[in-house]
Amino acid sequence: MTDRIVTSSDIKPFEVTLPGSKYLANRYIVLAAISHGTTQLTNVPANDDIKAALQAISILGADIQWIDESSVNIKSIENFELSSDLIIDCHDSGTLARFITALTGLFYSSSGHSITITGSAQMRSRPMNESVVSLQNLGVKVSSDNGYLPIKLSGPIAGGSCELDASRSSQFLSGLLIACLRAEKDTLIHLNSELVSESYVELTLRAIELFGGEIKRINCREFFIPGQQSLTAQEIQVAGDVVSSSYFMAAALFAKTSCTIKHYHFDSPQGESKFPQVLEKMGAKVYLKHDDLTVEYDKPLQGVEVDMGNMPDAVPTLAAIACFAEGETRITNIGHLAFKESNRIVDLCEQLRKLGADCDYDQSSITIRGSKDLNAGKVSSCHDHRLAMSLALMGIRLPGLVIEHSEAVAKSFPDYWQYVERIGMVIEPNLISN
Ligand SMILES: O=C(O)C1=C[C@@H](OP(=O)(O)O)[C@@H](O)[C@H](O)C1
Ligand SMILES: C=C(OP(=O)(O)O)C(=O)O
Repeated sequence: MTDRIVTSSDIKPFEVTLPGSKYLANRYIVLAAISHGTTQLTNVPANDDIKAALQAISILGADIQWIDESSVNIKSIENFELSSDLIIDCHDSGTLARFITALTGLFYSSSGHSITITGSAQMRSRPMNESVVSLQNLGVKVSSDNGYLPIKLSGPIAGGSCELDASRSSQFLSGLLIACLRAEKDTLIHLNSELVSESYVELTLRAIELFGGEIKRINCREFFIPGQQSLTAQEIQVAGDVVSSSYFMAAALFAKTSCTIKHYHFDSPQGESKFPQVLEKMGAKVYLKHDDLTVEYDKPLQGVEVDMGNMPDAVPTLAAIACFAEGETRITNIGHLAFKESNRIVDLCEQLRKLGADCDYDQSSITIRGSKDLNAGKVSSCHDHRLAMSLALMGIRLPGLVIEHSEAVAKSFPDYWQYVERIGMVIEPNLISN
């Protein structure tokens, strides 16, 4: 366990260029694995989730060559017939677990071999049953630990039609959309629930299109995927990570200064790309010049009511900001945050309360009343990178704040502490409690 203490900060207007998007990289990696030829990716974020994704497709037969610390060549998988049993470890990555489970459905064996998908203890407690049921519908032999990892399966994906429950995560749908491009026959996916985090499905559809794949969205509940599609390897520079940007916007507002995010992916379909507009509604000034985005403190921020259903990963950032805003902030439509690395409704509120925050929650929303009576205290990341990164920023206003399990940031942003030190936060290992 590594604790860190935010001892002080002196943040002046700053510029920052963020590492490449974990979300885009996750999609490009699995698509590269099933596209003919060698895909060249640059600006790849070398975080734990992405390393796990590359390791997973390499076990399945893709050839991975790192060219430098952020460029990787991926030669696609040539043979989908299993000649031995394989084990894939998804570590803490929900996206990988859902994407790779669907993708491994394409592998078959005439001699009884299978693939086992597993993950960390944390990942083994996140839902997987939706993948299991839908793959079974499509002809894959699948068994699981009561709807959780480990999952054992052998394909192929025959195609046909399947029902899918997308009320706990959109990742089940994104994974299936990608895998079914290579199914034996055409596939019709029918959603039998609401679709949460819908903007992420749009991100998947755009990535599929980039590799030459074709999917028809028939209506809001049905997707038609022609089978046996031939996808083509691509050369792609991964755009910057919009969720990682949110921490720097928050840092600037806490420090009553401004930040410029270089090459901000404002047009991304990912919901969080519109997070600056939420900050604007709260009173921040937001400018876009060419592709650089500036967020500037102007006057005390005001609470806001906002549907964050399509911006799930920026909720911890907004909650941290809301603690210092005037009045009430209500974050709605976030029931699916219970199934992330931590329960991002309950755990987040419990940590904020340790700092004196006035907040409460129900099954699908968080309400925070901004306060002047917050105090530095000790909070835990709950082994959730987004809690670690968001809570730490509160140390700009609350020097002395301690973050337990700060190592959680490695999942998406291993250099986070160096980045925030560069903008003027002073962060040290907390030797008192270690
Ligand atoms: O498809 C993706 O890349 C993701 C979708 C979202 O998950 P849910 O669909 O489970 O909300 C998001 O929270 C997660 O970090 C990444
Ligand atoms: C929820 C996240 O990731 P995943 O679901 O891939 O573990 C995240 O990065 O915030």
